[in-house]
Amino acid sequence: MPVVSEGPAHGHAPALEVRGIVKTYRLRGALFQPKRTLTALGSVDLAVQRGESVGIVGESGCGKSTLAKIMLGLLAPDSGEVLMNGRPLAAMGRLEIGRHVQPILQDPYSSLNPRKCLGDIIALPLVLHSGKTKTEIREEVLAMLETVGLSRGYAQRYPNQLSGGQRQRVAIARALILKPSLVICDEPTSALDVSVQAQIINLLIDLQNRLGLAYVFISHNLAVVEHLCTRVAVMQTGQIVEEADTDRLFRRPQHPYTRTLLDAAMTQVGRDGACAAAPAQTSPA
Ligand SMILES: Nc1ncnc2c1ncn2[C@@H]1O[C@H](COP(=O)(O)OP(=O)(O)OP(=O)(O)O)[C@@H](O)[C@H]1O
Repeated sequence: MPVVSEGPAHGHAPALEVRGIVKTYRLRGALFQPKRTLTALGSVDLAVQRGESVGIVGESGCGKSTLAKIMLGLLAPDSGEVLMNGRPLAAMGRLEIGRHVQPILQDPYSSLNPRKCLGDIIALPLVLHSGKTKTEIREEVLAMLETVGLSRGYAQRYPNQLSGGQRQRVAIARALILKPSLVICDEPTSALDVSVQAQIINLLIDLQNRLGLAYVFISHNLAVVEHLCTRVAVMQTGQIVEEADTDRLFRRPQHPYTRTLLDAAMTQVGRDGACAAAPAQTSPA
């Protein structure tokens, strides 16, 4: 079945565009077997407009994280190109990429240095790259803590003194300190309790409204994607098989695989009760 696609109207250059991305992995064969290649992405096209949030959904192994790594410049595609605000990512250095795009990942704990206090963790990109004075950096970090819903006193705490939700707030602060226009969220709430998930999702929405961020939001939780994203791309075995505005995709899915995914999610919600569904109003974790 051909790709079912309803992209948005284009104005100026998108925050992110991937064109014809192909990525294969070489798999080691057993001793007497030849090496094999696995096609993780087979010609993926996707555009994310400024300030937009695009969900990427699909079953485990369909290529979502591979695509995220390519969008972040952490993995080179075999072919195709990634453009950030119209400029090829391949022509940018690490710092320039970091000013455009930052990740927020599933497990904030493993990415927070346990020996450093939170202020230093959040400040690191500024210390390395900004050329700002210590006083300016300190003030920016303290303001960023407040932006993500933590008081200034948290600057002196350490990662092991925080709850999971607080750690994810620190990871968000660190991602935003260089003021990127795009954030790639790869399962940012799936390691958190349901009530804390809701708080982090609401924080992401609030930050998007305040800072005009664009999000690529990868999640297995379709209810969260429906709540947060304006557009959704559905991936199956390394291909985007359907892409549409969230409302249309959830109400009138066109591709059989999208229908299967939505049916499976409905069955899951039926089994678990409504708790896996969209975030409610809550106070900070
Ligand atoms: N470094 C690697 N070497 C070999 N194969 C890999 C590597 N990374 C991923 N793969 C394979 O590529 C395919 C896509 O993996 P990827 O992690 O991108 O999928 P995913 O949709 O993010 O899955 P999940 O939702 O479980 O994280 C899978 O078949 C996976 O086993």
